[in-house]
Amino acid sequence: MKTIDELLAGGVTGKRVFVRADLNVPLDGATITDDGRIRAVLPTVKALADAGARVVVASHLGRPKGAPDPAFSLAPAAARLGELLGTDVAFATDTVGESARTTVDGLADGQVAVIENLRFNAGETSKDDAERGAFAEQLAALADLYVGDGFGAVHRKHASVYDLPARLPHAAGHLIGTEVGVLKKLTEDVKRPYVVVLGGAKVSDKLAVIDELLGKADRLLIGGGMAYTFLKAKGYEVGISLLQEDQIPVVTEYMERAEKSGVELVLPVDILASSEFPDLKTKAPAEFVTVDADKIPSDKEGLDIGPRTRELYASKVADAETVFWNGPLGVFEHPDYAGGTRAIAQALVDSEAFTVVGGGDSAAAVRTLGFDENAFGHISTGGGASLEYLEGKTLPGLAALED
Ligand SMILES: Nc1ncnc2c1ncn2[C@@H]1O[C@H](COP(=O)(O)OP(=O)(O)OP(=O)(O)O)[C@@H](O)[C@H]1O
Ligand SMILES: O=C(O)[C@H](O)COP(=O)(O)O
Repeated sequence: MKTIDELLAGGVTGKRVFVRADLNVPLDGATITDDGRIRAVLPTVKALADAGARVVVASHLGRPKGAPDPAFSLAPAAARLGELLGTDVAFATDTVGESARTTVDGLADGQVAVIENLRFNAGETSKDDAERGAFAEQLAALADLYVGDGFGAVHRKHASVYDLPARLPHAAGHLIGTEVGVLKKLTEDVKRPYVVVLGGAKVSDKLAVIDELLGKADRLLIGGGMAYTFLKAKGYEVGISLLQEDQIPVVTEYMERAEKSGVELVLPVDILASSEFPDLKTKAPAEFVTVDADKIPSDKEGLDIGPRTRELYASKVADAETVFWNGPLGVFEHPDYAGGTRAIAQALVDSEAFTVVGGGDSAAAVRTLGFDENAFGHISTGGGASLEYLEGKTLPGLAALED
């Protein structure tokens, strides 16, 4: 894989360089609640701009449906990038249209532009190779060189991640270099006990990862939205909790396999459950009950792990040598449901293990709950991406950067 340093050594002055970043940051309206993913791409953007490149930064944000949707505009991220760089950053209000073309044409050497959310175009995420390819052609017209640095999205076979680098001379950015360097350690010579903590809301994406992790980790602690499919598979009532009903047989098989192979698969023993999802805007106090994990009322949903589970999980982390954690353990954006996530973060900080936190929201949770980033071994910008890397899968966005 060619590195950005090699690309820079070849000279980039006056060249239009397309940087595929992951600026998929958490937003409250138009306010960025955690800018970690923007800060993570700064070394690459700065290096290119300082070398006189005309830098075109592109990313997805959220999951819009292949058409413009103001709620998912990258404008706030572009503004924040400008603040962090300490320079004006131009913003194109479309991705491959008139605004993008004139914005990129207007760049002087060393200037930076951000184009609008790539997922406003159906071609970005299309499963159809021709449709993705056609969109990649349009993106390729905006640049001379490509730098892949959106580590959080390298597991997606999307036009800007996979098809575009095939059309332009390409290299891996600094962030991808750092992320792969650290995660490699977890796949090669991992120190044991190796504990993996899994939570979050992208349940269908992440359940599949457990298949591989059962052969790699010594302990798997399950929380967040992930937990309820397991609890249901055990025959418990989960009320209106997040549930992946079609995955119950799969999860049952995981539990059987874990038992046979001596992997500890640990599930919550108590839950905070409520009849309504909390208001994340006003953060008005929530009404919830704390119940045993097998006694979730049928009209309530689980929104955090309970106090006994927090203690149990902390004890399972205490003697670990390596911990990988992806996915908040509850709806941490609301203070009443942040306790489980805070407890796990604290357990990682207290342990002597090499700790890796992965995922946009997980990393955001750690920072917004007031933890010092330096108290963790590594905070990865990739959630699904880092999990799939640990699975040993070939990731489209990394494969595409190979020479
Ligand atoms: N019990 C729950 N019910 C519903 N949502 C939950 C629950 N527990 C956690 N969540 C939500 O999960 C979301 C984060 O999940 P997600 O899987 O996206 O994690 P992530 O760290 O961002 O990883 P990635 O980078 O792959 O997106 C948070 O917004 C949180 O509120
Ligand atoms: O948040 C993430 O994990 C990345 O930005 C990828 O987003 P996606 O899961 O919507 O593809």
